[in-house]
Amino acid sequence: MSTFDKHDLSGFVGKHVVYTYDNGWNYEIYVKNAHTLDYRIHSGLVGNRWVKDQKAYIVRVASDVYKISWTEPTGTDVSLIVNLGDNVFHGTIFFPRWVMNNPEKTVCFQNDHIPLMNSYRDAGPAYPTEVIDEFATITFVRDCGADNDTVIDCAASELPANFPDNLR
Ligand SMILES: C=Cc1ccc(O)cc1
Repeated sequence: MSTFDKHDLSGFVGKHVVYTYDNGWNYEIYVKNAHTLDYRIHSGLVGNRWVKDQKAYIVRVASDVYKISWTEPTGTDVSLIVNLGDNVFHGTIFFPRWVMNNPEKTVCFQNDHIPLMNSYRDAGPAYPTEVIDEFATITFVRDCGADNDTVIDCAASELPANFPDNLR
């Protein structure tokens, strides 16, 4: 019998989290609702890519710890652990080989290019998968409420230079 309600995502839905992986990659997610996230990539292999309304499995695994998992139109698979109690984040990204070979093909507002991403996925090559397994440090968290389309609504390159300080 658990000491927390694993079906209660109210402490997570609406959270806007900015974090930097130990490899230097800077990312941002917005937990839009119990089964959807938006995200924006600031830097790294696919810096400047951004995505809205990605369907995901979102679960609570401890009082302040959540896990988000999904598979993308590109064939990239992702699983994230967000520990809000300790400001610890861990991400595992499973990149198909074609993304490693040509990351620039995925750098876009993906929602405008879903059939193209699916065609890249289907053309491959998928293998060997590149697994990126990294801790990250959470640098910014705020609550934006559910289903807020203003949280992530442009590419990272279009943000003010002082982001996310402009939100504090
Ligand atoms: C490939 C997408 C992706 C989104 C967020 C994150 O932390 C890692 C990967």
